[in-house]
Amino acid sequence: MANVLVTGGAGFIGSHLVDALLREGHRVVVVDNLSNGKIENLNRQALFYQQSIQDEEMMERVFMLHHFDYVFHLAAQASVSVSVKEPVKDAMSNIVGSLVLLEKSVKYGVKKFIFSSTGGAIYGDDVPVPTNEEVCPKPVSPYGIAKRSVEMYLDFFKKEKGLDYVSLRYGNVYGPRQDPNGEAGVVAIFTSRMLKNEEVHIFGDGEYVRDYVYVSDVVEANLLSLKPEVSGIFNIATGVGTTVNQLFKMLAELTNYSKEPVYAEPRKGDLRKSILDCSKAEKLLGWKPKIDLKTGLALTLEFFKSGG
Ligand SMILES: O=c1ccn([C@@H]2O[C@H](COP(=O)(O)OP(=O)(O)O[C@H]3O[C@H](CO)[C@H](O)[C@H](O)[C@H]3O)[C@@H](O)[C@H]2O)c(=O)[nH]1
Repeated sequence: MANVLVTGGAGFIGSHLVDALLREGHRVVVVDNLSNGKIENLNRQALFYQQSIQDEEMMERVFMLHHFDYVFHLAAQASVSVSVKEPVKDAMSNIVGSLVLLEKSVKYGVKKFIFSSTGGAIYGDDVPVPTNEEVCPKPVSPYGIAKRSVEMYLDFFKKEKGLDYVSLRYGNVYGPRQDPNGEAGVVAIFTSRMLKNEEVHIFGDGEYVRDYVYVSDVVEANLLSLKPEVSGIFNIATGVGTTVNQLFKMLAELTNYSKEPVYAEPRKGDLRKSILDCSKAEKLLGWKPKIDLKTGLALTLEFFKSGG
């Protein structure tokens, strides 16, 4: 049993991770400012601080009080498009906030820092697909730049201060509790719109390819990162590409949606193709995705049907 901090523990991925850590018997503290996270997502067995990770004084107190063995850092400004519109806001949360946590983790002897990074926004276009971790990142959005920056700080803190880390570069994560409001998270958006029989918009020609990974598989990768021998950067996705048109069709079948999609202007900055090579995670983490897209979409649909 370990003392664990989960930042962003009321969010989509974070709240599932908190549930899993509690099931495994860990003592879990959550820090979340509820900017994206929802109190309904939060497991009541976790100790909760509603505060920003940028608040150094408060974070100092939390670290001093709880003697964390591990930090899972998921709190973030999570929208790529917001990062383009408001790069300062993005950097304050995603770079400065992360740095505060890194400093406190060193000061209070955290054994390992597990960071939620991005595979979708870090490599850029014009890279070989499936893309492996050796490919030099060329992020094209402030969001991707910030995530890559934190990975570089992680390297620095490891070399200079001895803080061990794992950075998990996720594909397009989907599943229950993903928020359909806003621009990101196509599975949540399509599912909730189809259930209400509303119009569904496809940006561009619908041939944009993504690597969709189910949230419980992402949680599993986080849990496996606790193994002492595991360290470094790992892609976490499926290696399978799916177009938006294919996704539309699968979800329309599952929800009995009969409207045609409405094709709209391509979204600025959208990558054409993102598929991640996850063989490193398989070899060194002992991780493999268990839920294929069809099963994952059905599970997600159940959640949205039961009130979302
Ligand atoms: O209503 C919509 C919403 C999305 N899309 C398309 O669906 C695909 C996926 O879009 P998302 O917004 O779901 O996700 P992104 O691929 O833009 O992924 C980015 O946003 C994600 C948030 O869910 C993660 O942060 C990820 O790391 C980051 O690369 C894109 O081709 C997009 O154009 C539509 O056609 N219609």
